[in-house]
Order: sequence, then structure tokens, then C-alpha cells
Amino acid sequence: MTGRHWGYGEENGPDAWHKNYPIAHGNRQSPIDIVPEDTVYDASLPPIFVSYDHCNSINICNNGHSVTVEFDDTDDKTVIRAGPLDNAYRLKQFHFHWGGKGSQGSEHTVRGKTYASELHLVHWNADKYKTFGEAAAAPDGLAVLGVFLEIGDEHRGLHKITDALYMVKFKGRVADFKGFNPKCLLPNSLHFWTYPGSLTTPPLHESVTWIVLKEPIIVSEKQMGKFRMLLFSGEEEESRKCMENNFRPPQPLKGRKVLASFD
Ligand SMILES: NS(=O)(=O)/N=C1/NCCS1
Ligand SMILES: [Zn+2]
Repeated sequence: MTGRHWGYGEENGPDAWHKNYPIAHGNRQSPIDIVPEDTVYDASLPPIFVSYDHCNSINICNNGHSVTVEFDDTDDKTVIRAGPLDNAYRLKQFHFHWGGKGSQGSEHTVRGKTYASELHLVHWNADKYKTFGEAAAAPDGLAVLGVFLEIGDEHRGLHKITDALYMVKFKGRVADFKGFNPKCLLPNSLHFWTYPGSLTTPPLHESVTWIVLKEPIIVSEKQMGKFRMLLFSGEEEESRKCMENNFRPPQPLKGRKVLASFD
């Protein structure tokens, strides 16, 4: 990575991450290609329960890799439970991965099909661990809810996000973003696939129970275009690089079983 920080460019992109993060070649890396006919329907899998009712966002941030909305995770007011999880996992932040045009941009794929974007709602096991950082390094520390975004009509819930992106155009920018409840970004069905995986960005910790929803949400090309106006680069940098194609491609399954909550 020629001393530069990891990213999605030619020199510092996903194929180079293993140099600084050897776990990139580990046995439970994410994302993966989900092949529905190879998944195992598990009738004993309870539905996931999303309790976001009293949740409130704090801020929106451009961290140079994605745009992230962060939450107050000092108590259990915003959690997901059940499904494949043995504990309540607290919402810490959500962010997106997207492409440069058309329908590439998601991280997980479904029988090779890519979506225009993928939303990640990142939760941590506060029943067992004291901090997010501690949980992020533990095999049962994190649960990430993945939602595919498909191009079509505009999404009313996404407007609040896309209308705020101008405030965090540059890397390092943070802006107040209170009162946003991400429940409005979930599809009608909570049918999901689940498998043991990893963070899809360095440090690529193998600490994530992935819960990927089968039903995408529909967003407009215009709304996706606003994500692409974000920059990877900071205000002071001369080279302005649009933030796009910030996705890691699917990784080897290495014998893992993908469970389906639906038949
Ligand atoms: N894309 S991801 O959600 O797997 N990666 C993350 N890195 C730090 C918090 S979430
Ligand atoms: Zn992500």
C-alpha cells in the first residue's frame, strides 16, 4: 500500500489490504456471494426484532471511506435481537457502499447480482462487551444488518440523508444530524440470510454475524447521484476524488453455511 492509508484506489484498494491486514485472507471474510439454492432454510430461526423506536441519531460524518450516521449507544434504546443472535446488539452507526453508475456498488451479491448500493446498520453486543472497540475484535461482538438499494422511484426516507450530504462533502467533515430514525430505511419484509463473517473494511475483524435482508429498498438514480458528490479527499487536498465504488468484492466462502430465515 506504498505507506498510504487503505482505500479503494488502484494502489491501496481491496487487493492490497492483506499487506497491512493479513486477516484479509482469513476463513470468515465478508462480503460473500449469496447463492439462494445453496442456503439452508432453518425453521428454528426466529425473526429478527428491530427496536429502533426511541433511537436518535447524533451526527453525520464523512470518514474518507463512506458517509456514516452515528448514534448514542450509551443504553439499550436502539437494539436488534433474536434472529441468529443470542443477545441484544446496540446500534452504533450506519453507512453505505455504492458504485460509480448503474447497478454495481453493493458488497454482498445474490447469485452474482449486484445492487446499486448496500446499507450497513452496525450493532455491537453490549450484553457481553463494555465498548464497541472491544466487541469489534470478538467473534460474537458485532451484528451488521445489510440492506440492498435498487434503482427505481425515489425513497422518501432517504431524502433526509441525501439532503444532508452537502454538509459533509469533504473527508473529515462532521455535522449535526439529530432525530433520524433508520427504521424508515428498512424494506417491508425482514426475511434474511445470515452467516458468520467479518468487517468489509480494514481492520477486517472476523467479528460480524451478518444479517442480510432479501428484499431491497428502492431509491432513485438522483438520490444515488448525491452520494457520488461526496469526496474521498479532504478540503485541503488538491486532487478531488469522487467517493464512489467504495465496496469490497465477494470473498471465498471457505465452507461456511448460509442460513435462510424463509423457505
Ligand atoms: N462495512 S462494515 O460495516 O463491515 N465495516 C465496518 N468497519 C468499522 C465499523 S463497520
Ligand atoms: Zn459497510
